[in-house]
Amino acid sequence: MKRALVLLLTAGAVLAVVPWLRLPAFYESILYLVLHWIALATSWNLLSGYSGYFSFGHGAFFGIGMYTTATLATRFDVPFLWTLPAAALVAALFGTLLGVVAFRVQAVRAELFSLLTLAATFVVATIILNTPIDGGPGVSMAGVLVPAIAPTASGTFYLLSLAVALLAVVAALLVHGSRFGTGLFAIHDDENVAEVMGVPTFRYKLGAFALSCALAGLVGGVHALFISYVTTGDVFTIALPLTVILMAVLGGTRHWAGPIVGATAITLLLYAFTGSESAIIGKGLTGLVLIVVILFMPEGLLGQALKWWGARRGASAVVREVPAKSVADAAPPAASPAPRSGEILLRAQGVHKSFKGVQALRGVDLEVRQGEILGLLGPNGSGKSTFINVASGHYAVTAGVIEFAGRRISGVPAHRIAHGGMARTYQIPRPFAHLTVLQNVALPAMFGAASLDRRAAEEEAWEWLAFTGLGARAHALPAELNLHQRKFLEFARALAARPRILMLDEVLSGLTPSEIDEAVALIRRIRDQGATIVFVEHVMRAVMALCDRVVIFDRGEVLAEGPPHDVMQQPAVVAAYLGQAMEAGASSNVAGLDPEPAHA
Ligand SMILES: Nc1ncnc2c1ncn2[C@@H]1O[C@H](COP(=O)(O)OP(=O)(O)OP(=O)(O)O)[C@@H](O)[C@H]1O
Repeated sequence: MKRALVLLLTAGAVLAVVPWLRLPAFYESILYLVLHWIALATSWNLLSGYSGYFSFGHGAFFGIGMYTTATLATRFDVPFLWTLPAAALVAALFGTLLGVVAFRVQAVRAELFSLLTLAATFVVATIILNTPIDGGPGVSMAGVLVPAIAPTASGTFYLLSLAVALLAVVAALLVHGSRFGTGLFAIHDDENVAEVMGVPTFRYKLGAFALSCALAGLVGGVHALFISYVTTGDVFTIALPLTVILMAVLGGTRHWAGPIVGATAITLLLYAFTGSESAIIGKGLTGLVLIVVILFMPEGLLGQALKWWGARRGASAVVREVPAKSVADAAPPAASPAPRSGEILLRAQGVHKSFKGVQALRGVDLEVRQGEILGLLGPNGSGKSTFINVASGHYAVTAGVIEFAGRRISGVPAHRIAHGGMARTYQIPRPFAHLTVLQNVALPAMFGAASLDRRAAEEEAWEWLAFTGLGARAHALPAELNLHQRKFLEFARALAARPRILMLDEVLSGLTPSEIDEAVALIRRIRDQGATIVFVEHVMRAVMALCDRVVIFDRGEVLAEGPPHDVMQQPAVVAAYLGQAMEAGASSNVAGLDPEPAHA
């Protein structure tokens, strides 16, 4: 990242001499436009490309910047340059207000967010048009003095555009390489999992939105004086966000430099065909390029180039060999002083959870003691996964209280529960699809209880990859793993958070007998390192081999609890399982009540 930053600043310094080369104003204007679109596309990408929240409201923030500058410069005689920070600030404030509303509502994601931001554009346009801000005819800036920071006015606009583009690209680069950026990319792939792994999703989305809007407002402020006559009809159009989106998508949204590539290509292509007839050819050609890229290079030009480069390097990508000893010694350190063995670490009292009429949990009382492996058993649909979901904060409880390490966690956002030392796996693995295996494991090390910086988190991730036997797959994407490896990736991610309590949700389902033995051995090793484990499982031989205690769920209630062998003999428990087997008409595996010990 440091190299890219130096490169960018050097390029900026070199480009800053252009106004003194005395080029015809025409060229400065073209360069102005290229930089203008680079800044706009990059600012859009900061939220939408990184986090996946596609905004169609970029015209609104750009327009707010334009009108802020136009109003301050023409009505209040504020010097033009002083209006620019105000343009950024007002746009950021508006974006923050919109974000507070949009991001608080869980349902406002994907296309709903796009529609909301588009609607906001029209609301802003209507307000501006029907108030003295514009009043109808538009605002003329003809009388506003262009600051003399270059020998000519066109040179001044070029320099301003260069400064704003540089600011946007440097911001995009810094965010890309930061903890903040990692969190945004995780939100892009699976927001709920990111939150459960400790990413403060609301704060991150709001921060990215505010930054994106501030930069768009700044671009708008400069552009107001460049076009010198501001009207709502020209500013608040759907064309602006569409152009910006196409530029970012063409270049590649997952890389900070993608919008530079896309904006430069499209602006120059359109400019190459500026004559009346050739303009149509230019637009047609641009459309064609976009269609080809979207169809054959969904990751954009830069994304595709990097993929190709990565594939060439793939064979030589470094796979770290972590010595077995260091792995064996890598006990998950507690986030805070652990309670003594046997003390209650997690307590649920009267927990209810309902989903639109379905009562998944009905007054569950349950305790998990420090250092034990507690099995949660029960027929399908009895509420085991729901219990993990409410304990980890994935869902809010409908009623009741859950305490973790003496603190109430029901009602607390999931990322704060993760910071407190809880980690979980998902029954169906939910890796971050666009992050490598290594990045997937490093993420909880950064955002979980350990809260490590990026470099230390990667070190930690290598250890857990070695621990789970995934070291050789570190640079693969999750889609390249088989089910067994994806399950172990879930393990590695949960362990990298250095949890005090680990919730394993059917980690053995779908594995072959030998893979199950391997997993059982792994869980034993985890427990031997002092972790407390809640283990939801149907594979009874693994339950019998591993669990100190079991709790049986039936229809959302706790039916029985105690040592596995005693509990599994209880008539009510047998009846609950038999009932389900008979309902399902199944003759085989009466819910796996065969307590044959695992081989491991
Ligand atoms: N998000 C949801 N929306 C609606 N209903 C849900 C949701 N999650 C769970 N349920 C319902 O809650 C009940 C309990 O489901 P849960 O997944 O907790 O059971 P389970 O014991 O884990 O089952 P299995 O062993 O099959 O995974 C079921 O009736 C299920 O359909």
